[in-house]
Amino acid sequence: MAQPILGHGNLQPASAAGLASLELDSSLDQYVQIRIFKIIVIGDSNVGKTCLTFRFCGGTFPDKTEATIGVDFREKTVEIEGEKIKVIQTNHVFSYLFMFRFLTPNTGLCIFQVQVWDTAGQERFRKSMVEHYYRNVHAVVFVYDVTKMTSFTNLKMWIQECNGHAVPPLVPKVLVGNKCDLREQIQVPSNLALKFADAHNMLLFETSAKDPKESQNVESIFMCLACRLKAQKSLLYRDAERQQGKVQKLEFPQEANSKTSCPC
Ligand SMILES: Nc1nc2c(ncn2[C@@H]2O[C@H](COP(=O)(O)OP(=O)(O)OP(=O)(O)O)[C@@H](O)[C@H]2O)c(=O)[nH]1
Repeated sequence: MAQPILGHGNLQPASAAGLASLELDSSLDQYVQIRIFKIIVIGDSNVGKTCLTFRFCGGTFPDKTEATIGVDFREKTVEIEGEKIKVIQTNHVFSYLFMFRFLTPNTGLCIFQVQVWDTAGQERFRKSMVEHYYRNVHAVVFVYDVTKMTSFTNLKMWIQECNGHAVPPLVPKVLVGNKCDLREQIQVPSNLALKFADAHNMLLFETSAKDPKESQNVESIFMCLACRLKAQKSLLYRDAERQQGKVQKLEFPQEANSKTSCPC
């Protein structure tokens, strides 16, 4: 029932300067390189940001959620075009410390991490954290509740805030209308949301974190972003090769039968 992709997204890569990378200064260096991509999930309180990220990383709908505060950390590995991508969901300020758990020496694998930052929508939690959330962001997921028009009209404010924190315009952004399972209560028509998404150069996903039948669509949101970020990474590696005049050890050949292909 819910439509996974309705709009035409921003397909341009973000600037190289916007990408954070960590290169290990040790014997692991020849085997492992970690590139961290930070995705933030923003929108009004109660629209379902936590549930969406929980559905994606945990594969289920949480029985009980409380207003987001404190540490929230989940992980999942996905495979795109033959490359393993470690997806980490956390809202914790020290999340960078956790990534050292994922080093896999002697594998020759590049671990490509996408962090999903689930911001606390409630004003009193946000104020102190807001600068931190927007810093070094590589992709943004804007969420509204399809049963609550104010959460949709407030998107303008969220976009303004995002722009106000100097998130580069070329950073990929997607729009997610959540709670599509509440069919009788829908207040935000798809065509209105699509118009808005197009006007802001975003893809639109309408989905439900609650309905298990929609889990594929929830997955598509994050896989789509992971794909785009991965494409940026490939571009960067190719640029680096040209500059250095040598083949990068971390360039991966495309596998003929990838387990997961790009959903975009
Ligand atoms: N029916 C329905 N309810 C949902 C869905 N997603 C979330 N909810 C409910 O909406 C409420 C808020 O969900 P959260 O995920 O905590 O919302 P949030 O946006 O993270 O809220 P804050 O942490 O306050 O910013 C909870 O009661 C969820 O059970 C959905 O897809 N369908």
